[in-house]
Amino acid sequence: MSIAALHLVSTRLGTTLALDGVDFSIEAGEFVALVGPNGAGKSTFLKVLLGLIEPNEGHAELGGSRVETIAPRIRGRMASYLPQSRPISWRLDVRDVVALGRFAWNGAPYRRLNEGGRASVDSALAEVDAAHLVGRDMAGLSGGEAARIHLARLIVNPAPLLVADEPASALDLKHQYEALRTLRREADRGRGVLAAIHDLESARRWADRVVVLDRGQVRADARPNTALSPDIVREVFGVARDETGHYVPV
Ligand SMILES: Nc1ncnc2c1ncn2[C@@H]1O[C@H](COP(=O)(O)OP(=O)(O)OP(=O)(O)O)[C@@H](O)[C@H]1O
Repeated sequence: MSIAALHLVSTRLGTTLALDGVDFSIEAGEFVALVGPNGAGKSTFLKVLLGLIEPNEGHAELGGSRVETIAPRIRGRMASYLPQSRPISWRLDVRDVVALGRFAWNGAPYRRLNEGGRASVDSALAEVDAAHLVGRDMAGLSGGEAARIHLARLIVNPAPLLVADEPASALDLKHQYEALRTLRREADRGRGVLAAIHDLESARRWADRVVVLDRGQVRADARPNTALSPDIVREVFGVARDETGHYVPV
């Protein structure tokens, strides 16, 4: 059974048809990369799936139930979400930011978690190479350090589905690799992972399946090498590989 799905979803935002007849589902243990040019509808896709935007047509499901019928706290236990925009504008220790990922389960800051809760926060911080940032104020971190704390916040939630909007943005090459490897590992442990990713080669390398969105429509939904064929990449992204293997505009 799918752990999340969109059924013929269309969504209008202002004058834009951000999603246009989208069908999608994801299974436990699958890592699905969602790719598409700027404005293709990726963030909208993720938000509709999580019930954060109500579609004009069609519906979203989590765990087989229509998402709008699921109480927010229960939704928070069914899916963990890393949004594209992650403002934290108050003083907060990095452990408390990560503990927010367990809010739907524990509803408490780090110091009020039980031993198991604290251990899971600390192990998520270690997983993203951020154990050395414990005790730091979130507001004082670099962009890439903060991005890793948010990734820890995503994975510390034991929900069966992880939804990440550009999890590798702001990260240096080593940490990009490690962030995607972390998501791969979570899928291998049995969670569903859905991540909007700009880097096509990362999508190809780490995902089981790639969904290509183009102006709100699913252009491809297949194994990475099929979904990211040279023809599709050229038509959707307007790029092709040059003789050195780099993507260049066509
Ligand atoms: N609140 C809004 N009001 C009007 N239009 C919106 C709104 N939010 C998004 N849009 C439009 O909907 C389309 C899809 O936006 P969305 O953020 O889903 O794209 P995206 O694929 O995530 O883009 P990016 O790669 O740039 O993050 C875009 O054309 C965008 O301008």
